[in-house]
Amino acid sequence: MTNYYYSKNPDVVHQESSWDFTLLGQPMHFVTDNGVFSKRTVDFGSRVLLENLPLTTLIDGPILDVGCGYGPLGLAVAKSESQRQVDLVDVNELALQLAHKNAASNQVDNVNIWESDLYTAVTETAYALILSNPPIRAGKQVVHQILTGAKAHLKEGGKLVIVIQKKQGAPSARQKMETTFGNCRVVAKDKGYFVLESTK
Ligand SMILES: C[S@@+](CC[C@H](N)C(=O)[O-])C[C@H]1O[C@@H](n2cnc3c(N)ncnc32)[C@H](O)[C@@H]1O
Repeated sequence: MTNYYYSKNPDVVHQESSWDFTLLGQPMHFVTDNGVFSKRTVDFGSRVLLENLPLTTLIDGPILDVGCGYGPLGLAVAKSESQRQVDLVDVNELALQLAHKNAASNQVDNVNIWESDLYTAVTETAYALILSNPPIRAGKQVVHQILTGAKAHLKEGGKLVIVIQKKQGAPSARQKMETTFGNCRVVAKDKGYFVLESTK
């Protein structure tokens, strides 16, 4: 077993901590632990992604957060879009347990949270939005599979929106999204983080 945040079962000494953070204008409370990504605060890239999601112009349909971690992205979106179904998947079981706890403590009940390696356990093919702060440390191949795999799970007009640092592969991610969808827009750039959006 490894203790990398992207493994199925991180071998860690547990040390839960909890803290508050405002996302999409909503005060939220999170429990995190050793062995999950960005356990001390909401990752800067995740904040930039949330601030640049096309929520006001989004077509009807459910939303998917791929690589949800302890849940900051999917849960913040679900709280804000309370009439939509929001699905959260990750490969890390500890992260999924925390995401369940965080859904309950933030009174978010329009979510489904389950284990999936990439899209292998995702059957929905009509998402309006797929979002991800992808797992750079899992390797470029995994990141690119998140990008290319999204297309089959989006409805026409649906969007894939990701955040990625320039130095961690934004240019090649942009190219991959461009070739997969025939379009890719840089929605925001902030301190080296790029928010990239493709429309099916
Ligand atoms: C950069 S973290 C983002 C976590 C969370 N969304 C956030 O904003 O804090 C990427 C996440 O992808 C997950 N991940 C890694 N490989 C994966 C895979 N093959 N399928 C699904 N999720 C994966 C990791 O466990 C990790 O939680």
